Amino acid sequence: MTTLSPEQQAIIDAPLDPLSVVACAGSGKTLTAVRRLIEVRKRLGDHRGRVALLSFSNVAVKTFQSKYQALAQNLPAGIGRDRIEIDTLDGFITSNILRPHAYRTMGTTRTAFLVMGNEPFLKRFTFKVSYSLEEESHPLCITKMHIGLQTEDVCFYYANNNQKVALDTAYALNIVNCLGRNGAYTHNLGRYWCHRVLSEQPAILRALARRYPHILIDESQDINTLHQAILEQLMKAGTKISLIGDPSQGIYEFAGANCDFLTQYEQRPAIKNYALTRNYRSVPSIVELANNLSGRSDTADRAAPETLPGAFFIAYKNENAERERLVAAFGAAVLAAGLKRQCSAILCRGRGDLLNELSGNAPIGQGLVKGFAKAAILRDKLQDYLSAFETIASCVAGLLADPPDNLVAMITRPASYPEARSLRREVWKFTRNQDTGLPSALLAAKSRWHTLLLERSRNFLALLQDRFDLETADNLGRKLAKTKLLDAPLMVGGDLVTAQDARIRVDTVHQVKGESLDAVLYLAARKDVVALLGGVKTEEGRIGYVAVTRARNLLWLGVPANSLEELRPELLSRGFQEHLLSPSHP
Ligand SMILES: Nc1ncnc2c1ncn2[C@@H]1O[C@H](COP(=O)(O)OP(=O)(O)OP(=O)(O)O)[C@@H](O)[C@H]1O
Repeated sequence: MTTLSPEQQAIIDAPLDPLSVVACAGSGKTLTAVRRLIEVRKRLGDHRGRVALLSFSNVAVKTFQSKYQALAQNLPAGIGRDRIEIDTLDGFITSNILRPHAYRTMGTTRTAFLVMGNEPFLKRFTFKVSYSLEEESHPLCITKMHIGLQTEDVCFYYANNNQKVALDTAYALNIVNCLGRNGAYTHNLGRYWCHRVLSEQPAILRALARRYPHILIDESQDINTLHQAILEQLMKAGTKISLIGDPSQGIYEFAGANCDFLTQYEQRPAIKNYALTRNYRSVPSIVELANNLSGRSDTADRAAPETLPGAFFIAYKNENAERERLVAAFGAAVLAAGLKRQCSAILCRGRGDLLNELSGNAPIGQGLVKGFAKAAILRDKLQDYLSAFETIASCVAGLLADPPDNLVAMITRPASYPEARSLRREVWKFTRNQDTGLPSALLAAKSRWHTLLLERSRNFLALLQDRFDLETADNLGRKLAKTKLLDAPLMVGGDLVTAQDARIRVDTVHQVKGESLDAVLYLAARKDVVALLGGVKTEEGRIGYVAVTRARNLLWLGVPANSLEELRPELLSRGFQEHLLSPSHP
């Protein structure tokens, strides 16, 4: 069993007050938060209240749940084991506020339902962005509307390529309220409705605070302004909220999460302050580099291993052949250091061409075909049947002429719509069965996969019309065009790849947040390296910091060759070593 550090133990044993825990990368926030959850619930004894541990991604929630299950096995009976909840913050507000109570505030009689963007009725709910007096965007789907808080007032905006354009509040509210009267909300608007429910239905707020006397929030640097407003409402009503996070890893500023809540929380009078400063993940040279970048002085728990560990920069020319050589050299270095390729990753800054090229994932289709392709990959590569099913439900809605507005919710929410059971079963059959439903992701996408998709979608839509009176949309051929499909399969056969020559995973930095990786190659552009060296005060700098701190043993920073002379001195002074890519390397 893991021996807890005094810092970790102090957090677990802290009084039942709201806490602020500012923690460094790799400091064991997961273990500490789960142990604190168990301890708080234990100390509540017979109190009927529930304790919630909330985070931001489904991956984090799964990790917490499995850690909790492992620890809960040894717990004595009768300490409120069933009165804990582990969820995402959005999942928590959806099940406790939106679904049961939002319809009253929205002015509808139906249970609020989430729309994904493919629902045909959303054509009535578009908005336009005015870039200037003369220039206006084409109509955009309401799912693209963002919402935030500015000095206590809601504001609506559109964000694209780091550009944020404010919308007129009255104009946006009119569309949002109309959508609300249909019972519908988008992912972003869900938080707006929660906030309004808690303001306009104070009895619900009081009941919620009684039901959840304690809430712990992990990754608190990702709390956005509307999340914060909802949490402030709960706090005022009596819930004790503890925040755990690392401000240096705040990389969702573009989505309204600016870290202020976490960094300023410790100054509030009722808050008890704690810290985690021991990094259990990375070797000392990587912790030292992370300290240099963030201005922190955390301690490495690990000793340096015997095989060559550490942080290196390597120049590369941004051309196909040269990148391939770099990737091959990285793979060889991973093996030479006795590390696992399956536990390593090549990281890119964003979801651009570079990521597609390196991962072999050429753009896959467009519109609804892209959705079906994504579902095939979810099912066949990741074995994530539930997400594949939900994606298909949304695509199918887009293929119907005039489906009920809440069709996707009817299919995907069995508890709310028991009457839609047989429809749900048919969508499940289409999802599961590679021979009669969604074709296998191993088939050539543009030819065989697409032909079968067309044929089977037609059959499936005929069945929906026949049995459920759901009419097919007109221009099916156009909706299911093969644009942007390649003739390669959507995925490579998993069993063809052995552990030895397994491709190293290629991903974005955002995608690996929260993970520990044996080795990391961060393929940076010049601006990414400059931002990384500039420290964690900017979002771009924090993205670099997250990339660096994922690495357990080996970190390679790929630096564009034409910027090497300029960047070398600072890279060396920050703690990187130079590694030369041998010209003769395969
Ligand atoms: N007391 C401990 N002794 C030894 N190892 C520990 C201890 N606490 C945590 N660890 C290990 O440290 C590693 C990093 O922990 P974890 O993933 O929870 O970090 P984190 O704080 O969430 O980091 P990040 O914010 O960078 O994602 C894990 O492998 C975990 O098992």
